[in-house]
Amino acid sequence: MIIIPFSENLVAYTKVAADLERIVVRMVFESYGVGKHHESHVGSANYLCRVMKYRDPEISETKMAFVPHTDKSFMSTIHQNNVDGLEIKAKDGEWFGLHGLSFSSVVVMAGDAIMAWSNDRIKSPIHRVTMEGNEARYSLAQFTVMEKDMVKAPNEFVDEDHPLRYKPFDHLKFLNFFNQEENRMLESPIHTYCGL
Ligand SMILES: O=C(O)CCC(=O)C(=O)O
Ligand SMILES: [Fe+2]
Repeated sequence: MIIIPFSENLVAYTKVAADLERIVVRMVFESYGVGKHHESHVGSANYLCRVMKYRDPEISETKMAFVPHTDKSFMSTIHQNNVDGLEIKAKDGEWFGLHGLSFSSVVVMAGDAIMAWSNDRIKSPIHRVTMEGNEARYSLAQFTVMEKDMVKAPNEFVDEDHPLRYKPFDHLKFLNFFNQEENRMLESPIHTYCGL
C-alpha cells in the first residue's frame, strides 16, 4: 500500500479548491459583464488554507463552535466531513444550516473583499458553526487573498445610481487591520476600514 503524506494530500486539495474558486470567480465576473478584468484578478490572487477540527461539545459547553462572522477574504471555499454545523444568516435574519453535504461538496462563500469589489452587489454572508451530537467535525477552509493589486470596484459598477461605497484598498493591509486586537470586535471591519 502506498501511503501519501498528509501534507501532499493537503497541497493537492488546495490546488483543486483554488481551481474551483477561479471557475466560480470567472462565472461571477462574466455574469456581471466584467469578464475582461478576470485575468488581472487571477494574477493578483493567493490562497490561505486553514484546517479545523471542532470536537463534539461537552454537556456543560456552548454549542457555538465558531462565532458569527463574515469572511475577510475575496472568496472562501469550505469542505467538511459528514458532520453538519455550518450555518448562514439569510437576508431576513433567519439562520439556516447546511445539511447532508456529500464528500464531494464544496461550499463557496463570498467574503468582504468581493463585497467591496462589487460595490455591494454581492454581500458577504454572516455565518457560524454550531456543534451538536457526539462526532467531531473537520473542515478545510481556503481563503482567497488579493496580494498584488489594490481591490477596486470596476468602473462598470459605479454610476449615479450606484455611487462608490468603498475606497480602493490593499487587501493584506485590511487583513492586518482586522488582526489588531482593537478591531476584531468591529461590527463591519470592511466598512470601518474603507467604507465611504
Ligand atoms: O468550518 C467551517 O465550516 C467554517 C469556518 C469558517 O467560517 C472560517 O474559518 O471562516
Ligand atoms: Fe468563515
